[in-house]
Amino acid sequence: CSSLEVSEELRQYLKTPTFDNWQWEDAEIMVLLQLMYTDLDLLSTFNIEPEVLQQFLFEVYRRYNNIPFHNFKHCFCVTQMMYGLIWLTDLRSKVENVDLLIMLTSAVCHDLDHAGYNNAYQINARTELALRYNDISPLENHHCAVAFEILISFRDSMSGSPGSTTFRFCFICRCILATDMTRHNEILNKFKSILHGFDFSNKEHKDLLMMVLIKVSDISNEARPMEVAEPWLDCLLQEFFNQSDVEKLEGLPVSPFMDRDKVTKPSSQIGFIRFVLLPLFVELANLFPCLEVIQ
Ligand SMILES: Nc1nc2c(ncn2[C@@H]2O[C@@H]3COP(=O)(O)O[C@H]3[C@H]2O)c(=O)[nH]1
Ligand SMILES: [Zn+2]
Repeated sequence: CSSLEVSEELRQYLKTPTFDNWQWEDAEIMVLLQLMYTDLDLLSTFNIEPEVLQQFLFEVYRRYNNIPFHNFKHCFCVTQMMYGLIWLTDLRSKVENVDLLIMLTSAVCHDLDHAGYNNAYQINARTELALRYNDISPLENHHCAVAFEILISFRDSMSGSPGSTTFRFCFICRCILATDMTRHNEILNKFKSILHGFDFSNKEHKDLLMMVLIKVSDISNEARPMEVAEPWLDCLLQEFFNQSDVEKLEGLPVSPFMDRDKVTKPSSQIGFIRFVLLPLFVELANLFPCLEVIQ
């Protein structure tokens, strides 16, 4: 593994939403992910050996593809934002440890084996994934399936956690499925409707909050410092343009937001931030007023 020296300063920095992913190699990122599980006391609580966690994360690492955006570094950023939000909102005092384990593991697994083409492409091109899942969130269903494959192979070595029956496997799936952006308004509206009178001991409320937290983390690049966010936009556009080029070649419908002839950086960000990111972040900040700072 990596010889990354974990100072107290790094431990604290890792808990902040200003963390810069671009400074670290993948081997170091692996250590940082382990640190998140350790510092949330998940290893001790669920009797997970550090080596087992390391192997699990390595399997995850292997199943992310080398593509511009939906790669292992994106997996890390989403997980790190989730981790940061857990600390910022003091979620440890509000939910059970198993919920934290689910949240972190869902984030780690949420884009497994993404090939760089979105659901619209899968459906229009009638890919194997679209056929397998009847056009219903083909990608997210696939990320779940791969996550299960990995988790099941660790069932015996993680007797107190991910593979076991005590671990609510299914909820990882619900969190990952919640990242399909076609369900954005549905989830946001449900969350809004329970905000007044939100109760952490109400399972329905807590589950919805967990889904909102993974969604927020998934689209949070623009909430990061400019020098962190900018390169991510280039990665995203590279993946978008690659898809639209292929769609043009194959005579498939092209989404305007992916078309290199129509998209500019400002135009793509202004609409996304105003109509997608902010409305979601604002509702989360309604529940946790301390979050105003990252808006
Ligand atoms: N335009 C824009 N879209 C984003 C940004 N971050 C995330 N997204 C979109 O939000 C989506 C979240 O789910 P996906 O990973 O499928 O694909 C992502 C992108 O389409 C961003 O910074 N700008
Ligand atoms: Zn993602």
